[in-house]
Amino acid sequence: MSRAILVLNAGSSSLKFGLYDAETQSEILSGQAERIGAGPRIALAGEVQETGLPTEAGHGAVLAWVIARLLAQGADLEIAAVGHRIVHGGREYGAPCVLGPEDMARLEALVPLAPAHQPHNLAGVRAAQAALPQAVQVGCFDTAFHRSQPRLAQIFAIPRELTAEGILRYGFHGLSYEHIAAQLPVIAGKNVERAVVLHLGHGASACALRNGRSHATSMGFTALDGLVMGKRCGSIDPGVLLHLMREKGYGPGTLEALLGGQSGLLGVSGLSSDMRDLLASEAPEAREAVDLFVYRAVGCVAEMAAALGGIDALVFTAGIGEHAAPVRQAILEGCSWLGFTPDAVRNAEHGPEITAEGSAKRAFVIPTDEEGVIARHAARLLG
Ligand SMILES: Nc1ncnc2c1ncn2[C@@H]1O[C@H](COP(=O)(O)OP(=O)(O)O)[C@@H](O)[C@H]1O
Ligand SMILES: CC(=O)OP(=O)(O)O
Ligand SMILES: [Mg+2]
Repeated sequence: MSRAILVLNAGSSSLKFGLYDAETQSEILSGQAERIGAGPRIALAGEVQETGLPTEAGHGAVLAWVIARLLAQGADLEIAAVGHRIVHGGREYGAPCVLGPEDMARLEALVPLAPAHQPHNLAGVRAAQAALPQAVQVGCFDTAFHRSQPRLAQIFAIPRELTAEGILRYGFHGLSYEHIAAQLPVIAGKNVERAVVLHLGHGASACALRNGRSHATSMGFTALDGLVMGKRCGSIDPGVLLHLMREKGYGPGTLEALLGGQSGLLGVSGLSSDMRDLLASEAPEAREAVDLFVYRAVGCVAEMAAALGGIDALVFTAGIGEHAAPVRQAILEGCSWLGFTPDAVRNAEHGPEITAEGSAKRAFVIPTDEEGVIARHAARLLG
């Protein structure tokens, strides 16, 4: 019986999963569930499945369906390890590790810092433990990749005692950035020292990479900070929160629902959190939401380039970054002053290189692969 690794990557509205060969880490099967909580759609090897799940099926029901299906599919495999994406690793988890019972309690304590992700990540660990009690459970943390940043990039301008308590800029999407850092030299050549990566998915962030290591990032203490996202506001004046608390009596729950679930592309457009819907819409509100998304992304590229003291390459990845050519075109046009000249044809074909011949700076589309990164870490820890 050959050994395999099962990988679970639970996002805010999606669950990506796969089975990998434990020896070679080559992919055996992969799939994803989208629109969880709003009529989940599960695809396996690119084919949409007849699941029988009700429209209101949440992460738990989708997870149970996926695990049962993968176990059936991998009946002739020995699943030796399950690799999990864990969004928040706090200060303690600076590298992937085998998860024991005491880790679960520590990671549970971080739920308030990643309420849209961490509960689903930990539910995945528990479900996998129950279904595969003999398998090693490996946690891979979104935050770990950013621990290489200089201290100034990690602290807020708040009293030192609070910083010492761990109120820091942790950063997220680290598994995605780890993959891009490994791929970039292969695609762009070895002379790219300073790169800015835009991970534009349902959640969105930017990362400044210096020689493949994280130097700065746009997300902070939580995944609410930084860019405009599907349903999240990104950076906002904290005075707005104080105003809403004082003048409208908003409490933490109401604020969390507003800033994390009703804002971003959804809030500005009043139509949808999905970039596909907004690009297809004629409504001026949809246009404005896309324009704001682009405006803030351009500003963030400049901020990341400043942290690096210059920029050699710009990379687009994740759902929007990989597929939305008009969004990339607008961001590159906004970055023309930094030396980027987009090539509309290359961009429409999704690259990999999307800048014109002779452009002073080069831009690329590189598909992310968080699941592949998790599979490799799990295989290494399995030994
Ligand atoms: N063809 C496309 N054009 C524009 N946007 C797209 C396209 N395909 C996917 N997206 C966007 O990508 C988002 C999902 O990105 P993804 O990286 O898979 O997110 P997550 O992992 O956070 O769930 C969707 O919300 C949608 O807005
Ligand atoms: C951290 C985060 O925002 O993740 P996702 O993009 O998967 O929602
Ligand atoms: Mg994601």
